[in-house]
Amino acid sequence: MYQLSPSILGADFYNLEKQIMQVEKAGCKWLHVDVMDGMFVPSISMGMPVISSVREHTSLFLDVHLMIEKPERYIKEFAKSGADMITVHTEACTHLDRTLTLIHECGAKAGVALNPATSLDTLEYVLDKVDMVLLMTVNPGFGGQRYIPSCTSKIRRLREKINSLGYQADIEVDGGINFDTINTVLDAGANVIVAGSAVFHGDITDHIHKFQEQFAQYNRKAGKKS
Ligand SMILES: O=C(CO)[C@@H](O)[C@H](O)COP(=O)(O)O
Ligand SMILES: [Fe+2]
Repeated sequence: MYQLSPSILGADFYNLEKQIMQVEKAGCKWLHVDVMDGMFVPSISMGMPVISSVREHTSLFLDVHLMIEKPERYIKEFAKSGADMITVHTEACTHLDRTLTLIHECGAKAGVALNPATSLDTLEYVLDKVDMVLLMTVNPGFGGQRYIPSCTSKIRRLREKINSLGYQADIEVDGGINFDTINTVLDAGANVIVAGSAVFHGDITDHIHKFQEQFAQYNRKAGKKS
């Protein structure tokens, strides 16, 4: 099942309400929220207050990407604020297994994110307990960067691994996904697509519909109904 997860980091924060409503109306089910602490990544973005405000007004699945050091300190608060999926970076967690368990205990789905230079081997002992793996396809910290081509083989290898083990984990890709790179990541096996600039810069509805058309094509190819 393909999902588009529009990243509000690319949105116009002055018009956030209007833009989230457009995302919902265009048929999206997910919304990606980038949390940055100025330590794990150079930039600072948003946190719990934004998530709770958005939660009050939307039923979109809130896909929260924590780019923060020692995320275990804040899991309960993010779950309480309304996150549906909480994704932590393996590079930021000393006790990754414990953090994933904590996310599940808080009632959220658990994701693990990997920077472009981080090996898939770091997933070896947690893959059975993650709902999603987020493969960064740019170095995290900013929207509007270019897709790093070496990530394509990484997506493919992860898809093969998940399939061969019979796991159900989603593969989300994040960074530089637009209409030039979407086919590459879908071909490689990603099924959750984050897009910030490619959704929010320009005509939001039109951009979302274009992504959905791509998903429909891939569903047709796979002989499934979109
Ligand atoms: O996590 C991040 C950046 O660190 C992303 O979610 C960006 O928000 C994606 O933006 P685009 O590359 O699609 O503009
Ligand atoms: Fe993100």
